Amino acid sequence: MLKIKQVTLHHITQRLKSPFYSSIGHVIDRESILVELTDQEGQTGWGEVVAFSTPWYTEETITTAFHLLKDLFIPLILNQSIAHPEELQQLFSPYKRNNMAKASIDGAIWDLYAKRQNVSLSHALGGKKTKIESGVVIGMSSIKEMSEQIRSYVDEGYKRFKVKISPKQDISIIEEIRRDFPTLPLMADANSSYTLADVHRLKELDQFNLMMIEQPLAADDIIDHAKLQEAINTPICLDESIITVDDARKAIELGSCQIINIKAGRVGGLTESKKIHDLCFQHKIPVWCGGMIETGISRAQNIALASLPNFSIPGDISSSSKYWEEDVVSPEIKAVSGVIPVSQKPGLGYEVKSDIINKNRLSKTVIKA
Ligand SMILES: O=C(O)CCC(=O)c1ccccc1C(=O)O
Ligand SMILES: [Mg+2]
Repeated sequence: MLKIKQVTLHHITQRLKSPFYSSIGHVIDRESILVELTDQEGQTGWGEVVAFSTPWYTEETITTAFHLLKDLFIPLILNQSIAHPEELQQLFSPYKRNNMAKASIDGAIWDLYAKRQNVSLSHALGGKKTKIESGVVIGMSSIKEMSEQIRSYVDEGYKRFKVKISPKQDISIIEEIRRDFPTLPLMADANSSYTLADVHRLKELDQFNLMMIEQPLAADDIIDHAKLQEAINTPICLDESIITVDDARKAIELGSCQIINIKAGRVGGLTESKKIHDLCFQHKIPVWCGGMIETGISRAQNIALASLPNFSIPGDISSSSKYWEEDVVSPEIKAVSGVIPVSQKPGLGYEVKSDIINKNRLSKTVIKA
């Protein structure tokens, strides 16, 4: 039985090595809240809020997450007897959504739980794989620059390549990339930048043999996604549309997608991620692990999650060095020839570097039971 006696919120900011652009928003300085839980024996668990500074990807922000954590979620868990991380869903149930704030505690409890059992997080989640395949995302820029980036990521050995598209920049860049890399495992993420009126444009993408198109239409529109999937051959993958396992059930039932991207932050944590994974497994819908330009803490969590069997497509889990000069975990996360080993050490399996956190910290808030 674990009991949380203290929670420390480390609010940090780190400049990305280079700015990241998508159709709906960009990131230059990445703010994060790192959540450190301490139990009755002084053991710690770590989680991360992956919300951004502004609500461009989902409605949450770092500031809304801080408020919910400090004023509601942390008081709810302090001194509670917790036998298993799955109990958190019941504890959080009086409060709607705010999944990224909830997921930061969920992740830290899973880490702590696994450490207390002396097993890896991968093992605690039921993961079997000992290594996972790594994909990479190329942000929006000029075609020339994107091609150069792809070239260097190909040399590094990444297994799946994702480019960001929008109606302003789609067919032209995909055509260009396909000219240079005819057999590259390539996909496109539209972050909801199209509507059903663009069906002809999206149908044109069928000729490029993309692995999938991610979230072409609005986050709340699984009906139009089903209509679009009827009209195009490229498999649709849903990201923003899938917030709960019930969303996944409806999307599968309607035929709105053939693949689902799972991000623990978006769905409220690892427990819900696992439920979505299991449902998709039953329905033969492959899943892969999405990314949020996150620190090594969520990256380590993502690696453990992606060790589950139905994560059969390489995720957006790239090396720490893609975004960071210095990551907050040691050793740094490193994909070698596109492969990352799954840590077998207890919990997340990485050391959290307090010197890097201190260096980048904006504030530290300690809440005691
Ligand atoms: O490399 C990464 O961490 C993720 C890249 C990415 O595509 C992304 C980054 C920020 C917000 C949303 C998304 C997305 O998957 O839509
Ligand atoms: Mg996406």
